[in-house]
Amino acid sequence: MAVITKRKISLTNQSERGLVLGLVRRVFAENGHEYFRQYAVVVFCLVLASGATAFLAWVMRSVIDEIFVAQNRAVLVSLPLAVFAAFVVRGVSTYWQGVILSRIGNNLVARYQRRLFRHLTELSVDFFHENRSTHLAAKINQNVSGIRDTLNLTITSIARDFLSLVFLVGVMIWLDPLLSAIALLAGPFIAWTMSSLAKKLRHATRQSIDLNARVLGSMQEAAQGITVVKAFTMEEVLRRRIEDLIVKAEARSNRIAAITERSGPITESLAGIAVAAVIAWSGYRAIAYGYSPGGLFGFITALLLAYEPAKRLAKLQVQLERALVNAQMIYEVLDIEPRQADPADARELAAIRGEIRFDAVEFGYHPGEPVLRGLSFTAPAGRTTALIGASGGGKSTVIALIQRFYDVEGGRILVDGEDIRHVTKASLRRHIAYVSQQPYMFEGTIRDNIRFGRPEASDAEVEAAAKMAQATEFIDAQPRGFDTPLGENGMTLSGGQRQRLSIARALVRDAPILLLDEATSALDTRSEILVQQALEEAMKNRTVIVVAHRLSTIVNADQILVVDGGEIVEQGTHGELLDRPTSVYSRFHNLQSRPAAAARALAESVTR
Ligand SMILES: Nc1ncnc2c1ncn2[C@@H]1O[C@H](COP(=O)(O)OP(=O)(O)OP(=O)(O)O)[C@@H](O)[C@H]1O
Repeated sequence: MAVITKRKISLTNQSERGLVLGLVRRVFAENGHEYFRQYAVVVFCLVLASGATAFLAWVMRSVIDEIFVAQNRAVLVSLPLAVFAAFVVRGVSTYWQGVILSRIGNNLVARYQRRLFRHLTELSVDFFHENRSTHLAAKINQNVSGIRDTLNLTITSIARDFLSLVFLVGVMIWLDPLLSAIALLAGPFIAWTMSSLAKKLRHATRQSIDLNARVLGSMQEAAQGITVVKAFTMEEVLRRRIEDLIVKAEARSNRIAAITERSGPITESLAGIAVAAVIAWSGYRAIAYGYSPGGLFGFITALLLAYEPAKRLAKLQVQLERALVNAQMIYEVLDIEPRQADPADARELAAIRGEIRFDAVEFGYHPGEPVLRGLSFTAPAGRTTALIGASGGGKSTVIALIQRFYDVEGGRILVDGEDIRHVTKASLRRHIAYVSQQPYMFEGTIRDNIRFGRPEASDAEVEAAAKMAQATEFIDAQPRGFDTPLGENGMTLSGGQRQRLSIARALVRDAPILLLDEATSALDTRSEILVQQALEEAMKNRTVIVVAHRLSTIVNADQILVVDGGEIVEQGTHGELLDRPTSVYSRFHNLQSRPAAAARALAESVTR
């Protein structure tokens, strides 16, 4: 069955703690070594900055005792200079640490974008049928930034804040071990509270990313389908639907903010208790035993300087949670294994004549719902085989299976006698040109879009293909000819023009097999004739399998297969099938003199 097989993400089977550690380890393991030197410089800068911060706390004791108490003029220049130097060191090292970390972060985003795009293009088509592309893109965008935050937050906080904290606590202990013990009592309580907040955040974060992706995706879809939106006056319906998502997304974001910010009052209160206890105890000591105010001032400076990094470290666990959800969602995509992967011993399909044979092919998209039921036929090399029949009969599925978008469940498909599962997908598809029912135009110029058929094709070859596809006339009429950029999906062109560009794309590929899903939409007579001429040119000397709707294509085909319910119910040439007066095809042929659209409709009804 064409069901996406997802490699179980081992991380999700682990305990909470294992999950978090596993993800962080994986992100670092996959990216850390690339940036080892830069990280080393960052850590060096952070050590300098933290050292300078601790020095400021340490020097305060001398400032008070030497300048204000002892009134020592000798240090009046050296101590302020030392303070100034500490600030400069802190400023410069923080600058470089920030710049290098941003560079690493941006490079990491680019690496994940590249990796994800590569992975997505390797995934099978069913993944894209089951996941809305617009939502997927929005989700990936949010999550890639999340990975960057995971690394940056962890490095900055662990290195800078943790180091600062270690230095400052060192200074505090050196100045007054007993006061330090009182001040540090709040630590374990803060850590425990943050950990329980972080767990609450995980679910809300996942929902928020999903909702935001749906909001962005829906906006993109509305823009893509704007003509349908306007024609059916769907603006209000869509607005209401998006409004609903926006309200939910806003509520989720508010909940996340409430949980994240809850860390503030909790740490503030606990830190407040610690500072109050320190003041009470040291005040009592100063009054009762006459302790020096310099020592206390230095201690309080260190304590207050330690407060900010301690607060950030405490909040880190909560913030990291969001970034970890991002990372997890990215890996959920990266861990999906491409279906129809080439077997290790897959061969390259060399030059072929182009004979295609279906041998008792069985296939279904979903379990228990067969679409093709033992389908067998041979499409001779260099000839045209037309597939006709009722809608939903399985014609497009035949075209998809030849390109190995899905694997057959029973039987086999042979190209020149070679089972297509035994050759690489890339080499198989190199021999195939495909014209889809709805021609897709990519971002770029007309020339770029034709050249997608064969990226190495010269300008002359692109122009020759356009000429054969009867497209030159309208291309020349465009403001910049072949170099005219196309709007969203080529919507600045007519349906017939897009079809001819898509035929030109197939022609420039110059492949021995042409798969053609003829458009069902009616074109005006001139366009119909032009597209027909383009197709005739494209079909010359190739093995063509065409899902045929145009009478002329069907009549001129070397072989006609009438497909219904996943089986071939009639097979033969136009003449042979007409000789059978009771055949479905004979009834269909009687409609030849009628307009093509009517014939198509009837062709479908008679095969039901
Ligand atoms: N990606 C898909 N996932 C699930 N089911 C699908 C998918 N594509 C097609 N089907 C189902 O498979 C059956 C055959 O579809 P197919 O597109 O091959 O028919 P068709 O003969 O080409 O029809 P039409 O002439 O209307 O294009 C239909 O019942 C359709 O609903």
